[in-house]
Amino acid sequence: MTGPAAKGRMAKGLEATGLVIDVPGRPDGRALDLAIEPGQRWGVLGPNGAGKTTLLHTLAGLRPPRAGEVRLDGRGLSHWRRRALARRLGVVFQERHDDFPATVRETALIGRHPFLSPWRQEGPEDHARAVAALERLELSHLAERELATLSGGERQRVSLATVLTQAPDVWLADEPTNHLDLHHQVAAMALLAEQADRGHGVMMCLHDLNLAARWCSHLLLLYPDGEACWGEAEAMLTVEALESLYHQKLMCVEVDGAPVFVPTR
Ligand SMILES: Nc1ncnc2c1ncn2[C@@H]1O[C@H](COP(=O)(O)OP(=O)(O)OP(=O)(O)O)[C@@H](O)[C@H]1O
Repeated sequence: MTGPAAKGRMAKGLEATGLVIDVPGRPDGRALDLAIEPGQRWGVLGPNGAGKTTLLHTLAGLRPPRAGEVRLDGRGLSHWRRRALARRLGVVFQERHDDFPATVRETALIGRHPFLSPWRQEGPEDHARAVAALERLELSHLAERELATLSGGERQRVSLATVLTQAPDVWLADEPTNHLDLHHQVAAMALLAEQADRGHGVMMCLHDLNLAARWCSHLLLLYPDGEACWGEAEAMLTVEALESLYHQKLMCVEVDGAPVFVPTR
């Protein structure tokens, strides 16, 4: 059930080799050997506290691993300059309440900061990218609103719009559908799928098995004790594996060619 990173050819995308994430007080468990290749849509599934956010932050170079290495295009993250990395990796954070006072438009423009030199202001192209991203996330009408006045779902869409404005090669999205209504959940997943179709790598932490089943090409199952398994989504989506992951009985039916998992009592 494993899908080790492809070896023996030019590395592309984001690759974890022998990676053990540093969850305080937890045994190492199983080291991760996987690659988020261009065009792939990875989902990370696991119960609360399993380490999904820790993994995403480790893959983004925001926290050090306990062991192993993360490489982008074959080069270890520690050998990248922070700014160069920020141009290539985009992180949709789970929830942030540490915002500076800023409008929605100004926040989206933050996505361009890794591309600007300290003495250069955003130019017409940066503004055009932000405008297009806000439009894509159906936020144009809120462009001049203060971020602090937005609803949870609106803020989540601003986070996605900011990374879309950045246009990174690899998207690391922590619960990208958090707070979103059904229409916007589907729109967010369609956006991430579109990014993958354009040759970007995508990894997203999800709590919704059915979104994972419908939209992910690959899945990583993270267990609270540090154990893990990963591979193509179809192979990972078995009732047995998911029941043992969540300690929850499940029923599976097929709708429109995709499995749908329903919790039972
Ligand atoms: N600074 C810290 N000190 C102690 N424990 C920590 C620290 N940071 C994270 N943890 C613990 O590490 C574990 C993994 O946290 P993480 O946020 O990665 O889980 P998660 O799988 O994303 O959970 P959720 O589904 O609830 O978002 C949790 O048990 C958390 O309490």
